[in-house]
Amino acid sequence: MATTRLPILALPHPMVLLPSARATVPVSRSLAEQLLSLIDDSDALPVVAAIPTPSEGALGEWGTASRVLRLVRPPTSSKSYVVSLQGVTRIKRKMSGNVEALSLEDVEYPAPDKIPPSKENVERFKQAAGRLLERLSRDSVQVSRKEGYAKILAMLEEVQDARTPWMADVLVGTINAEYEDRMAILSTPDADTRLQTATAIFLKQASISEVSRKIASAVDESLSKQQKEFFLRQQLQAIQRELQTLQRSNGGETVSNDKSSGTGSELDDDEQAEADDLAELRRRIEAMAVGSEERKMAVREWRRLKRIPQGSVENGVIRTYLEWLTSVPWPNSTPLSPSPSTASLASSSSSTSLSTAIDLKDKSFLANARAQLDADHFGLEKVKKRLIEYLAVVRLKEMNAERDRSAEEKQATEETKKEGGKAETKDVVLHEKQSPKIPASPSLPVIKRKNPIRGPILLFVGPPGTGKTSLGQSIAKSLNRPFQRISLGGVRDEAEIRGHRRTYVASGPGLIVQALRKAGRPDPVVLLDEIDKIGQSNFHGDPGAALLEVLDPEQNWCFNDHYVNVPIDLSQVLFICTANSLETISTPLLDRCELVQLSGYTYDEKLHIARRFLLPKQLAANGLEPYHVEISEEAMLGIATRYTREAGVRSLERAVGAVVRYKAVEWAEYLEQGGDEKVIFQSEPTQEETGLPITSTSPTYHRTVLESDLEQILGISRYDESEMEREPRRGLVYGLVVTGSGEGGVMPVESIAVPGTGKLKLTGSLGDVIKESGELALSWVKRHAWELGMVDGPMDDVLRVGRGIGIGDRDAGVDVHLHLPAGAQKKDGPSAGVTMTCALVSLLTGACVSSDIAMTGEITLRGRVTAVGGIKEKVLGAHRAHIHKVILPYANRKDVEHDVPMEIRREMEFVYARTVRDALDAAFGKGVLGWRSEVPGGVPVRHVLIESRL
Ligand SMILES: Nc1ncnc2c1ncn2[C@@H]1O[C@H](COP(=O)(O)OP(=O)(O)OP(=O)(O)O)[C@@H](O)[C@H]1O
Repeated sequence: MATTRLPILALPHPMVLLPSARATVPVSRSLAEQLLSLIDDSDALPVVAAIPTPSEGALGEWGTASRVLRLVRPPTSSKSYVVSLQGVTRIKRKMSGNVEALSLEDVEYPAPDKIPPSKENVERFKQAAGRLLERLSRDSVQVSRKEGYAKILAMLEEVQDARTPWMADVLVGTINAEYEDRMAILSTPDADTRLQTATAIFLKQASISEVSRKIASAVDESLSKQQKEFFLRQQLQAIQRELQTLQRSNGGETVSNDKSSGTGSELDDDEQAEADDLAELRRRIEAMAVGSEERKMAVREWRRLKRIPQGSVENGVIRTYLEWLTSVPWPNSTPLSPSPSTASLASSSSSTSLSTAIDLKDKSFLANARAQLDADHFGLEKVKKRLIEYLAVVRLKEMNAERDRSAEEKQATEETKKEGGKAETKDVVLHEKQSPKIPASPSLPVIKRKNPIRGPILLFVGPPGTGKTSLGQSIAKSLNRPFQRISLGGVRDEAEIRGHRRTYVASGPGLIVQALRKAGRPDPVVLLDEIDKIGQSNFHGDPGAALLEVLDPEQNWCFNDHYVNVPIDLSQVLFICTANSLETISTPLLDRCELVQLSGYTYDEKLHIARRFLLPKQLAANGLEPYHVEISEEAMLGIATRYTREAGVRSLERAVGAVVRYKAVEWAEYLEQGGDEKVIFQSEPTQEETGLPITSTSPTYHRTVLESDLEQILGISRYDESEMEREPRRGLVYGLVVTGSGEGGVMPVESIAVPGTGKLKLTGSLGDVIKESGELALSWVKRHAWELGMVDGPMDDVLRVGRGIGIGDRDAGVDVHLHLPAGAQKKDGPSAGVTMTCALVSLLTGACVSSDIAMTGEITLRGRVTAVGGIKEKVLGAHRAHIHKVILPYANRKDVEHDVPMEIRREMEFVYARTVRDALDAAFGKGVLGWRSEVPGGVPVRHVLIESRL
């Protein structure tokens, strides 16, 4: 075995350079410099021992003596170099272990293969190699590779037997064998053994290649199956579409007729429905305005839909999106013409098409609107007057918009005529083969911001059941627009208004888009119900802020729903808001609205509403005719006064409904027992009327509900008891309040004196402001105790030396406890000042205030009574509670005269107080309290003694 010294060059793992093969090895800059000096020092191409590394940094035993052909510095990186090596012959290191790069080391050349390999081994080798090369050539995708393998195959057939060990080296280097296999070949100098090893490697590679081919073809097959199915479905749909068109042109014969004739199968229904849906979707996209944002988006999504296989999740997501996108009534879209498959959808859109919205020639619009409002609502004269103004404004704007539109259309037609019809409007293409670009034609409709055709945003404020929602419906009817109601009560998440982004699982559009879709027109009347109950800003966003965008005419012509993600023009929508109270509505939101106050009804109005609207409605709802039930005047008043206590008429409607249902049962029983339906037309005298027992055994039915029947039908009345409880007592005075729901009522203020040291205790869930009113009242009373004759000296403290308080002796001292019942309800506001003062005066003087007197008013320390809010509600509430006299601040006089109905004003006494003394005199009666008068000389004289009315 010959020995020589060669510089050692470690090959990076897993590189192996076999004799007769070439390799390009990356080297570091310092190694490259050493190689360069090596090249400089030698006359011919220098030879190095290229040694593979079984693991990082560890040199192996076997290697290849290789010529250094080239050393190159690649242009992209100045740091790394590459060296090209040509393998010459295998070598074996004499030493083991690691050495420094390019250090010289003794290596051995194994003896050359003298004996030609055995015939049998050569034959086997050639066969295995041939088969492998054939397979590789067949499976290769790249043509150059295919050709390369074919050339080696040709060489293999011609190679002499003695050269086959060399051929084994070449082939193992070519077929990208594994590291271990290449090392096995490198470390086998013996020709026969090398051929056998190579044969084994080729067989292994052939089977690996076979398996991977099978896997690849299996994957291929499943993919092509899906594609095949997709294309077949597309073809099927196209055929079905063609068939439908053909059948329609042949006289309205439809596909469903085909099925009935027996050629179709039930199992085809799904596919048919699927095809119909897609055709419908496509039709709707085509109806969208050319060049519009929504159409561009729809076309983009449609193309994506066609690429994605049916049945996949993504397909469903895109379909749902497209269905939403195309069902939004876009202002510029052409209304869909009816199609046999979607009759219902088409009919709804055609019946509500913009062109039929309002007949502009209709001169009696306002008269009709007035008639509509009167037909739906009783009373509410001021509200109706305001609504007529509102409707007139909306109507004028509509007329202007229509005029502008026809002028524009006329101009456009003239321009088109001038151009001689050169420019043609082209549709956006949905076919895959056509170009996706929309041609920029001058005659394409340009999408402009329309003039908003609406008046100010109305905000109906009032207690529940006063007709806010039904007024909104009447407005929609008057304008002949669809009506949609969005309930905002409890909406906490901004996304409920604006929708969820499409990335969100189960995302969908917000309430505004849903309402538009249901309305089917871009200009519905949308009632935003209960905006005072909308959630405040939280970590889900600020729903109120989203509403601001909806209601702001400057922003809402390009409202952005997160799901739809195309600007929607809401400027044609008429928004009307309702609320029970204004306290929780944010100022910016209030700023955008015009308030219309609804304050509740008087008993008289309620009786009219019940008779004219509620009773007929309930009769119809319960399957009875008007002649089946009659409710007497007294009975109706009894229902309104004793069974309900509310500002609106909702409970009244429920109670009337209960009476009607009761009568419905009686009527049904009467008919079952063989009663004659016609008998109730004849006014037969009843047993009570004749005073005689009824002799006939035939069943009877009384259609009139009397007051005496109410207890049997509705149970014991709910409000009698509390009336009984109201009695004049020392320290008890009735105040007027407005509840959170906007309803007015009466609230007692109770006070008692308990042993103590002159402190004031306030209870009943009171807020800071009402507590301060209590303190103000006590301070005022203490300051004026001497004038009221409660103490003997001007500087005496009434809670320490007051006379007649009724507990302890005169020097003991007391605490005063003021309580406002219904302790669970929060109360606040300054309007209880007068009531609390009266209660304290009553407590400390012993004089009582009559229980049919109620009062409201804020007081100042100087003893002035200042104006408060909610006068109409409070007065109506007092009237419902059978209060006969109300004491109000003088400054609220105008509210009574403007807002309180005449019949209430006639039934009640109103006293307007400028000062606390006025209020006290009105509450206790003139001369009841013992006011001291100033006398010349400064000596006060007490000339009226305390007296109680009891
Ligand atoms: N003036 C009226 N004339 C005839 N019916 C009325 C009148 N006011 C209210 N109603 C009837 O009372 C019922 C309740 O009215 P509606 O639902 O409009 O109340 P609302 O003010 O919207 O209450 P909420 O604040 O609770 O939403 C409806 O059936 C309505 O027709």
